[in-house]
Amino acid sequence: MNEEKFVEVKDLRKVYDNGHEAIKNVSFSVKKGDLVCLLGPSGCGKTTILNMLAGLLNPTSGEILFDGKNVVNVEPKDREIGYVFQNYALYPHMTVLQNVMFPLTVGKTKRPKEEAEKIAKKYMALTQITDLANQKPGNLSGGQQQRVAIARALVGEPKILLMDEPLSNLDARLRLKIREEIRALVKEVGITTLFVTHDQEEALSIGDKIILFNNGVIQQDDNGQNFYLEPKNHFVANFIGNPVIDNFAVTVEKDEIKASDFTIKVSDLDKQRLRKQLVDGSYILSVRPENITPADNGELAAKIVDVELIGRERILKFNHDGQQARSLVNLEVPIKAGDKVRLKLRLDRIFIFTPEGERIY
Ligand SMILES: Nc1ncnc2c1ncn2[C@@H]1O[C@H](COP(=O)(O)OP(=O)(O)OP(=O)(O)O)[C@@H](O)[C@H]1O
Repeated sequence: MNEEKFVEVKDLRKVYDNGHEAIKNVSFSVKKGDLVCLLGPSGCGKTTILNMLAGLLNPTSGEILFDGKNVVNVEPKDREIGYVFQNYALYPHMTVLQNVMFPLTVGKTKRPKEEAEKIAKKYMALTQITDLANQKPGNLSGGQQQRVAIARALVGEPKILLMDEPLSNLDARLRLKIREEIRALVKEVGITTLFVTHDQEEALSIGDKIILFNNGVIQQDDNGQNFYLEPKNHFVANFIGNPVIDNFAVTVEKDEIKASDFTIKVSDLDKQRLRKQLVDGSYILSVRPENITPADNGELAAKIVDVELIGRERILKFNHDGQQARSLVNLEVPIKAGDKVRLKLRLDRIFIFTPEGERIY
């Protein structure tokens, strides 16, 4: 068994019938037992990938290997996967127990009735829906329906669990609760899971690793911390983080990095973080709002136009080059709208990108 590459996708491509290339030569792998999030904005190709893994869609070219075996020509029902759809796709006329048992009453995973019921009950207990056994899906809340869908996906004891935006129909608080439950559950069962989401916070909170897509191309394949601290390019830096990263147009000339109203020195940068030589020219300087904070010796003079409270922290908003930028401070900092402040950038935490988005620093 290949534990490191339990799921492996090689040079996968999908061109739809209308000529649209939704997935462009994508390669990645997933370790056995990991929960991996496929993340990206709407239309980036997440569902297309998941459907190719499930066998619901044929790739134009490339390979999909499950445990070392190419499954491209294997029927969906024989791929040993469980699939949880965004809309749950429960059978409305069946009870919860019948829904969960269903995969054990047909096809390859068919079991004698008593055994099927026993296995179904085990997964219903794990997903905490034992008490709902005789209810019909129509009488259940979104969160309860989601649990039924998950139990049904697991009951055939598949090797791989695929989940397509499983939390998108739930309200904010329930999303937080159920995402934690899903992580705990898949870890307990030990199943390798691919979880599609467009929500970066969700991905950061539950993924052992994240694969971020844009326009059918992988932007970064990494653990959450690296996404946040070491984004590979400008798209990643902008996509990850809440509040969003601040961006400043700058020009580098000799030792100076000049924005419209502040200047920093190239010689003050941490040399170790320079990925390439910073030649003279135009760049984007990006900094996360927690790394641009009030300080008497700050290089940037700003007038705070608005203050937003987000729980333990406050976002100080100011204008720069006609765009809004943000400084994240803790609740006790007594700055209010209208105040003039100096802000300091943490130079070992800024990023510098070329206009095309390539990371230089
Ligand atoms: N059957 C199809 N024919 C042509 N183009 C399609 C088809 N299905 C999807 N697409 C296009 O392929 C791209 C990727 O779609 P996909 O559904 O995989 O994106 P996604 O990342 O899952 O988006 P969302 O989060 O909105 O579901 C999109 O531009 C979409 O419009």
